[in-house]
Amino acid sequence: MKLITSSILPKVIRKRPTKSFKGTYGKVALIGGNHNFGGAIIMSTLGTVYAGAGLTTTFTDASNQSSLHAWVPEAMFADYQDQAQLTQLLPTMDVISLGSGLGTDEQALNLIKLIFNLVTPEQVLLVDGSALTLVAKYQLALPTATIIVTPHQMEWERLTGVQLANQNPATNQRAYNQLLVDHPHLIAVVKSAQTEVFTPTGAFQNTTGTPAQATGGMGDTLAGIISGFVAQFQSVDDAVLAAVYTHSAIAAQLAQQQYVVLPHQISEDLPHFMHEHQAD
Ligand SMILES: NC(=O)C1=CN([C@@H]2O[C@H](COP(=O)(O)OP(=O)(O)OC[C@H]3O[C@@H](n4cnc5c(N)ncnc54)[C@H](OP(=O)(O)O)[C@@H]3O)[C@@H](O)[C@H]2O)[C@@H](O)CC1
Ligand SMILES: Nc1ncnc2c1ncn2[C@@H]1O[C@H](COP(=O)(O)OP(=O)(O)O)[C@@H](O)[C@H]1O
Ligand SMILES: [Mg+2]
Repeated sequence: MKLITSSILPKVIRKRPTKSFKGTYGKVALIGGNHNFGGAIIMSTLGTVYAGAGLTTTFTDASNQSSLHAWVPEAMFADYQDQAQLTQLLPTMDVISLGSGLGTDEQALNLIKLIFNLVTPEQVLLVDGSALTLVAKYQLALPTATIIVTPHQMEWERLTGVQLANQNPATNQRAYNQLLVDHPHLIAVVKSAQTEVFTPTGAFQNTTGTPAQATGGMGDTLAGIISGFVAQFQSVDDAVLAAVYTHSAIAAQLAQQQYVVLPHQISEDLPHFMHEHQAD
């Protein structure tokens, strides 16, 4: 397994060309946040916007609109129950992130099915949180697209059947290979204290991070950062690796002076961290 180190950053985070505009940096849809888990999709949105995505639209429960805009007015809001709007807007997106804080009720299941039908092969679909739990429970077929799954260890167990106690680089690689049979363009970010990333071209282990990260919303934030990186940067595989590294590296820096690192603090530090690590 190769290690994910700071050497991934200059490969991915490049100086912005002078002649560019918001459209240059990608359009992202984030879909999730039910009435109870609005915080999850707000944290994802912070990750995407602060990572530098050009245009971000958050599809969530209507009750989350004012909190979303209090945290991040840069994002657009859409009601995830408005099927006509979803059907109209989704084809315009480069990256779609689905599931952070979505919940697992029937409404969530129907939304996932609708979105899987709308996604096109040119798009990148990130599947996180509740959407992973529902995909596993109902054995939903993932659409043809570039797929990124971001399970924590229990979600990985649900998805692959590999029990948590038996998860290690070798068993995870075998389970990933099985997923690849049906989805040749799938990347798996298997999150833990030492997150592993499986891509069609290699397996990687993160080298940074801290237990100060072990708090709700940390994965929702990662889903947002990955979406923001993939929307802007060339290679999807490298963008995912750089996002995983960046998320933990910022946390480790903050943890030098903090007992716990709050997810939104990582997002707020992204513009500064990316400025420090951008390459020509
Ligand atoms: N502020 C918000 O809005 C927030 C909203 N959120 C949203 O909530 C939704 C549900 O996501 P979820 O992760 O909280 O619940 P679920 O998928 O049932 O997994 C938990 C079960 O798995 C077990 N477990 C064992 N190992 C584990 C591991 N390494 N990592 C994690 N869990 C592990 C664990 O064991 P236990 O802790 O009980 O010992 C428990 O039995 C999802 O959409 C998410 O986005 C959250 O992000 C929080 C902030
Ligand atoms: N002890 C730890 N060391 C490093 N990273 C951790 C640790 N515990 C959790 N994390 C990170 O926090 C995130 C947790 O993801 P997840 O459980 O999906 O969070 P949530 O759904 O609450 O947002 C992952 O990125 C994981 O790698
Ligand atoms: Mg999660």
